[in-house]
Amino acid sequence: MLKDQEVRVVGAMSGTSLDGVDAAEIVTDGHTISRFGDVAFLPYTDDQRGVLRAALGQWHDGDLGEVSELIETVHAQVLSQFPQADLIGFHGQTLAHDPQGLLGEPRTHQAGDGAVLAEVLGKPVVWDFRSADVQMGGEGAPLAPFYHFALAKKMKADAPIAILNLGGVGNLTWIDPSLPHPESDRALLAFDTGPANAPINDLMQARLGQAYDMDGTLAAKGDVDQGIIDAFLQHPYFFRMPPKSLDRDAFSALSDAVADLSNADAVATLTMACAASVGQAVRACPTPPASVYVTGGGRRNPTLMRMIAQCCDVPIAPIEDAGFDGDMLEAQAFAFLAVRVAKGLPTSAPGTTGVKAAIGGGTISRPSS
Ligand SMILES: Nc1ncnc2c1ncn2[C@@H]1O[C@H](COP(=O)(O)OP(=O)(O)OP(=O)(O)O)[C@@H](O)[C@H]1O
Ligand SMILES: CC(=O)N[C@H]1[C@@H]2OC[C@@H](O2)[C@@H](O)[C@@H]1O[C@H](C)C(=O)O
Repeated sequence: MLKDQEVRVVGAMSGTSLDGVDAAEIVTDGHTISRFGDVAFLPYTDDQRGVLRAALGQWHDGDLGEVSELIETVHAQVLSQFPQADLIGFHGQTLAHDPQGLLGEPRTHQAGDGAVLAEVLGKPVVWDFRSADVQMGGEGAPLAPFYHFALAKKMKADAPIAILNLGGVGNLTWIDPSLPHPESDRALLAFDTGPANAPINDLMQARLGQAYDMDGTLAAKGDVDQGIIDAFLQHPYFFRMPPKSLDRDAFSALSDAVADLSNADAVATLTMACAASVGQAVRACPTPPASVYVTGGGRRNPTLMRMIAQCCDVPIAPIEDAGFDGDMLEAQAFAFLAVRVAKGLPTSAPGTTGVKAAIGGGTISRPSS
C-alpha cells in the first residue's frame, strides 16, 4: 500500500559511457525515499553502441531518426519489465551539451522522444529534464543533486558529505544535510569534475576492441605521464567557479595527448587524469566533506579508486557503505525527479546548475487513451 502522496515510479538512464540502459523503481513523495524497488539493465550491443557513438555531437536538426528509434526501442524493452509502476522518468541519451552557448545558442540534446514511450507503454512519461534549466541560464546538469540530498537525509548524515558519480563524465555533489530542502540556500554545491570513464572506454575500444579497462588491470600495469596530467590540469575548465558542467567529449585534447604512449601508460594516464580532477573538485567544496561516497561504474575500477584516494585528503568509499546501490543511483534519481516534476517541485537550483532561481524542468507526456 502506498501512503498519501507517494508514487511508484521507475527511472531510466542511458549515460555518457554508452554502456546501456539502467532502470530502477522507487517509491517516493518527491521529498523522501520510502522504498527501493526492482532494477534492470540492458546493455547496448556493439552495433547499437556504434550508432550512438557516431551520433555524439549532433543536435536536433540532424537526421536522427535511427538514433531516436534505437533509444526508444531499447527503453521500451527495459521499462516493460516494470508493469506495476505508475509513472516513468525517462532521461534519454545525451548526444551534445553546450549550456554556455560556445557553439551558438545555449542548448543540450537528449535523444529519444518521451511522447513515443508514453504511447508504447501506456503510462505518463516525464522527460526532457534539462532544457528548461539551460533556457533559464543554468548548466542543465548535473541534475542528480536533488536526489543526492534526499539520500543524505535518508542516511541521516550529520555533517556535510559528498557524492561522486564516476560515469562517462564525473560529477560531485557537496551536501549540507542540516538544511531543510535541496533548494535551500547553500544546501548543495554540484558540478562536473572532469572526464571519468569516457576517454578510457574510447581508447580501449579504439586500440583493443574492448568496451572498458576491466577492473583497471591495464591501468595498473602502466606508468602515469605526469607532464600530461600537469598540462591537463591547466585546462580553463578547472579555473571556472562551480556550478559547471561538461560535454562528454570536452577533453579531446587529453585523448590526443596520450596518443603516442603505450596502451598501459595511456590508460594509466587517463585514469590518473580522472583522479586528479576529482582531487581538484574535493578541494573546491565549501567545507571538506566528512566522506566522499562514490557511485557509478568507475567505483568498480580499483586502480581508479586507489588513484582518487591518493589525490584526496578525505575518506573515499563506495556508496554501498552507506547502504545504496551505486549501479542504479542515476536511474533512481530520474525516477525521483519525475515525481518532483509531476508535483510542480523544483529540480535544480543556483547551487546545482547555476540557474538564476530554483526551477522545475521536464515535460510530461500522457498516452492518448
Ligand atoms: N569492473 C569495472 N572495471 C573498470 N571499469 C568499470 C567496471 N565496471 C564498470 N566500469 C566503468 O563504468 C562505466 C559505466 O558506468 P556508469 O554506468 O556509471 O556510466 P553512465 O551511466 O553511462 O555514465 P554517466 O554518469 O556519465 O551518465 C563502464 O563503461 C566502465 O567504463
Ligand atoms: C548533459 C549530461 O547528460 N550530463 C550528464 C553526464 O554524465 C555525468 C555528468 O555528465 C552529469 O552532469 C550528467 O548526468 C548526471 C546523471 C546528472 O545530471 O546528475
